[in-house]
Amino acid sequence: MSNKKLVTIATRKSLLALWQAEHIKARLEALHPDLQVELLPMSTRGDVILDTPLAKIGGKGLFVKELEVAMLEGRADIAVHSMKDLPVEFPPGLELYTICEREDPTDAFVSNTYTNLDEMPAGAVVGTCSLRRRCQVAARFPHLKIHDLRGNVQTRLRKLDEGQFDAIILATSGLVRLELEQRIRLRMPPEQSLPANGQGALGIECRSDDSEVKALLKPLEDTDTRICVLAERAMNRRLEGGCQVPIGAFAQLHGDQLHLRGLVGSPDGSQMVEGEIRGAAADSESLGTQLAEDLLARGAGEILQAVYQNSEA
Ligand SMILES: NCc1[nH]cc(CCC(=O)O)c1CC(=O)O
Repeated sequence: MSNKKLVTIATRKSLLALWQAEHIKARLEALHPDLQVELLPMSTRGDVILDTPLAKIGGKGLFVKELEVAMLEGRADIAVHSMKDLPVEFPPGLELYTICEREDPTDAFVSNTYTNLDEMPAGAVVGTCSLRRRCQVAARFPHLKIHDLRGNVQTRLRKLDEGQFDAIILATSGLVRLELEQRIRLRMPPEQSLPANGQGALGIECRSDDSEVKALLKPLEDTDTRICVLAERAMNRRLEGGCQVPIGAFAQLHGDQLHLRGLVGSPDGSQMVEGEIRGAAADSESLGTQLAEDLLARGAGEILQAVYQNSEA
């Protein structure tokens, strides 16, 4: 009989989600020898609806609701999330307690033919399901075609290999975690593809009143990542952006100075508002809000309004 303390992680069943949950399980068990961590794999609505562009099924919390119910009902204690998929608000009783060290935040260019978007000829087809990636490719490479690409990382790579696309764009971090790094032709610089808020970072959600679990999670916290991700999320929140929006937000720390870049665009690339701000890391959230206000003053609100109206149709 073992009387180890048990912590249960609610997780989606995709390979990436399972990898992320296993990763946190391994880190927690290494930190706390008396702890046993189990996974509770679950399906979410976002995993079930596979054939509709995500923007059309109204993405807020699409991949997290079932996990949150499991925590509230006590069937699980924590959930491990990709920060970029997380809604801004949490249900009463739950909170985002830990933000872990960020993996490479860039987007990855993946192709069996080309090494870079610059090389692709007119009419070549790029696959992505993200409005943010679509808008940036369309604005910077107007001669390329962009087609929707959904599914988990393995499905997307299979569709590329079957020849449905000449290139696809995925998060670098997801490919690295799944040991698919060799598929990456280029880690795209932020000037070419500004990442989504939170991209590459994992967050851990738990019950607000669970001080025992919080004590176990505490050593997983990464302060620098938190500062950057909070700036990015504050920008998104001020823009009232959900998780499926043509918004890029990317912060970097240089000592105690934060550099935050932001972008809002129309999915067809015809309009794009870009901006940046620098300031003290201690003011990260306020820098995010200020940059959002700068973008709004330059037309970002009208662009987003048009996107939301289209996705309700
Ligand atoms: N939108 C899906 C999603 N959510 C999180 C990741 C992995 C990257 C991360 O940890 O931010 C991905 C895959 C992708 O965008 O290619």
